[in-house]
Amino acid sequence: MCDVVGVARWERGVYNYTSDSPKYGSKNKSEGCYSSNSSYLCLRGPRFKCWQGLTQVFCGFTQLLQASLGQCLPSNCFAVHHLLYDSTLYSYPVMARPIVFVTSNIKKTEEFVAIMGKSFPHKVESRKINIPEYQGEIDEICAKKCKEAARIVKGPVLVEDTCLCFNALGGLPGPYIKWFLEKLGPEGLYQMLTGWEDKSAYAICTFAYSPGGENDEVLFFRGKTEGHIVSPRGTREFGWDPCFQPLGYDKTYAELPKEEKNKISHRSLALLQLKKHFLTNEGKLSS
Ligand SMILES: O=c1[nH]c(=O)c2ncn([C@@H]3O[C@H](COP(=O)(O)OP(=O)(O)OP(=O)(O)O)[C@@H](O)[C@H]3O)c2[nH]1
Ligand SMILES: [Mg+2]
Repeated sequence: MCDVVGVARWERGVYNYTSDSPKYGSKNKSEGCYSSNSSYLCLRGPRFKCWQGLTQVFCGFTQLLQASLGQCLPSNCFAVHHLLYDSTLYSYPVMARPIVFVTSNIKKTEEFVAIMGKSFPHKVESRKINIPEYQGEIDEICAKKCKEAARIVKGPVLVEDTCLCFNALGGLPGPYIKWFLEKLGPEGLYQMLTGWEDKSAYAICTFAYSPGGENDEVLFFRGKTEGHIVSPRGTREFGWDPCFQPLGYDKTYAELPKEEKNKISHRSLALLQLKKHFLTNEGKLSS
């Protein structure tokens, strides 16, 4: 198909490309970067002399990219190359790898899908993996969870950790709510506050994102909903929903229609931040 034979090495976004083409030889050495959370690939290389040569070089290069990234390159790639051919910095639109939402909790995935709809600018896949329940402060827990997920997935990941905090108990159970819920159920959670006048509580949801590299920075997106712990009412579909009544409502999360919960919940507020971040940073090149 073309006479360019090259080697592309992809290592978490950095590549080196050398052409062995007899026609273009070592002049075609180039280097660049591909950011897994960006939709652009950036190539810095020599100026190419003619349209024909350019097409051939990029033809081979595109094949290599396709092999490295899967079938992610859009079919209009060549058109963009041609438009930018006389610059030494080339930008290619490439579709980023899907972000994998790692959770063991199907209800979280359902709410994620219902809240995000199709408005998120990246493809997200969900994968059911049980990550250990770490101890510590929320960010510490989320960072560990996210890094572990990235290690397993070897690519961009999202994880989520939810806390339910009782003001009377200095914020406990907090990140340990899973175990309290498992042992006591929503009734027991309510009974924990017997003897305390203050029944106020808040739910915190933190999404943590990593582009996938071991040393990549983990980003946090947080949502908080204030409310009260009440005697359980409503469906028993999701955890502590029956005993959490959001502020300003006379219904518990479990009594509210799903669309209503998804408008005001800790999860929807965190996802709003996440969406804002990705919409703002969409298209920016990162090294
Ligand atoms: O009534 C609820 N309404 C919610 O909106 C909600 N979000 C989370 N949870 C529960 O709170 C604990 C968090 O622990 P958690 O963040 O470690 O989750 P998890 O272990 O279930 O999943 P994951 O860690 O694999 O993602 C777990 O018991 C979850 O079932 C909720 N319960
Ligand atoms: Mg968990």
